[in-house]
Amino acid sequence: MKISVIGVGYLGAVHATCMADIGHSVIGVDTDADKVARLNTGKPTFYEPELEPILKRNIENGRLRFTQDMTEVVDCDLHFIAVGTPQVADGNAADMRYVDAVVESLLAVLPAQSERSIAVVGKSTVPVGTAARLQERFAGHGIPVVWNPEFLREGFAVKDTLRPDRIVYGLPDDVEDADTARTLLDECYADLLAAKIPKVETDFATAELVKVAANAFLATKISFINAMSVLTDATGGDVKKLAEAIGYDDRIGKKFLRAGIGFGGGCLPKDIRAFMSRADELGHGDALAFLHDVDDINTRQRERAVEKLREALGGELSGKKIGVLGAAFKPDSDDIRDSPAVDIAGRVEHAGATVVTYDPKAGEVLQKFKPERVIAVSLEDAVRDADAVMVLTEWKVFQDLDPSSISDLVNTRIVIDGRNCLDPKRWRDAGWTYVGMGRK
Ligand SMILES: NC(=O)c1ccc[n+]([C@@H]2O[C@H](COP(=O)([O-])OP(=O)(O)OC[C@H]3O[C@@H](n4cnc5c(N)ncnc54)[C@H](O)[C@@H]3O)[C@@H](O)[C@H]2O)c1
Ligand SMILES: O=c1ccn([C@@H]2O[C@H](COP(=O)(O)OP(=O)(O)O[C@H]3O[C@H](CO)[C@@H](O)[C@H](O)[C@H]3O)[C@@H](O)[C@H]2O)c(=O)[nH]1
Repeated sequence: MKISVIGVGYLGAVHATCMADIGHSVIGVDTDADKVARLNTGKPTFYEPELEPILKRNIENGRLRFTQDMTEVVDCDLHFIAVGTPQVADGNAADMRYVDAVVESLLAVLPAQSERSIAVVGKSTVPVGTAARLQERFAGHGIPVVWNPEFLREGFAVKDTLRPDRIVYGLPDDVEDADTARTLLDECYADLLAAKIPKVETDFATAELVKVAANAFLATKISFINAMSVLTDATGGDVKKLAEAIGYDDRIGKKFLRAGIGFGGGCLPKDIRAFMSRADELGHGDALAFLHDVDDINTRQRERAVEKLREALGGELSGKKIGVLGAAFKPDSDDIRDSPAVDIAGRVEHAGATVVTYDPKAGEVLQKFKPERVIAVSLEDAVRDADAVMVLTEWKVFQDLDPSSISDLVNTRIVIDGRNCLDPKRWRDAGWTYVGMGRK
């Protein structure tokens, strides 16, 4: 079938590419001319494992194309909305201006009364109530809206798109509209449904809430284990062992219990804040009061990492040189949106130290958005003459690093393991002072 994906950033570019790869004819639309031009050459605009060969293959076979021109979507059966919903500059709410702009551009190009069965599919993460609001706008054109939230993780985006844990359809109340939307989406995802991916059909509000509830739960799990790390630090315990032990309980599970400098990225932080803001608007802010703590615990972990560094250096950061390993908010990504690593490096600099950062993939992005930062081209260059090294993104290359290979490069053998990803014994045996987050 023919589909359009409007907004081809981290989510949309992967979705468009994967939909083309399972046989659909896909047109990706974006207002960013550079992005469109680059994607049309088969090159992703960000680092995501597995994406480039699939993108290239589908550009070459003609199933995938990118444009700035909305009129090119008119003959599509499904229109996926995948634009950003960032945090507003002056509060916690989601900025809906991009979604609203897409709605207006679609209304301007789609026929006043569609003769074929088509549907508008919401993929962006939105405040509950958005789908119903959009349905009102499209009702005049006889076009059903369906909400189909996306759960992909960066670093695993292709796999998560083609083999997600579940697919959620938030369907309209009108039975005929719901049938049209379901039939079209089932055809679009036939490949995934044939692979027995569970499908949950529900109403608009539940579908929108599923998305933010999932992210709120994940954020809560991370802040829970980070709160435990404060207690293990205070008592000489080890949060990694604690997480392992509680994780054997199936009801708790081992995943998302990695303590450290906390969550960042373009999703969890802004999504929990937008969720709190929407609950406030609905007069139920109290129900989500705990998310304020989740957010605060998360931010405090960043400051705790700086405090640990200060303490390891005898109480003074001013005049020190710190080698920072990592800038991306997580490994296998070059995304630095709300990255704890970038934030901590900034706090350390603010305290008077000189910071040199190395990241295997995010150096270029960091240079673009933080031109004032000093970025090394190699790990060795970042740690040369350092008074301490901070590991702030758990790239495999950092985890595998033999500490002896850099022992003679640094000024002082101090390592702050912000992601609890190193082997303390290995570093101590090599003569380093090892400091983890809630870890012995
Ligand atoms: N990044 C993820 O891993 C992920 C996963 C699940 C859900 N989401 C959600 O998906 C949405 C998109 O996130 P993202 O990370 O891809 O954002 P992004 O900022 O990387 O991409 C958004 C894209 O939309 C484009 N755009 C803005 N206005 C437009 C318009 N009027 N017409 C066409 N294009 C327009 C921008 O140029 C940009 O390329 C958000 O709601 C986010 O919460 C993201
Ligand atoms: O035990 C853990 C797990 C993760 N993190 C951090 O949490 C952040 C988010 O990680 P992750 O959730 O893996 O990455 P995202 O790509 O942001 O994915 C989240 O946000 C997406 C956008 O909404 C959702 O689609 C995904 O399901 C959801 O996992 C990163 O900074 C991680 O370092 C931890 O600190 N400890």
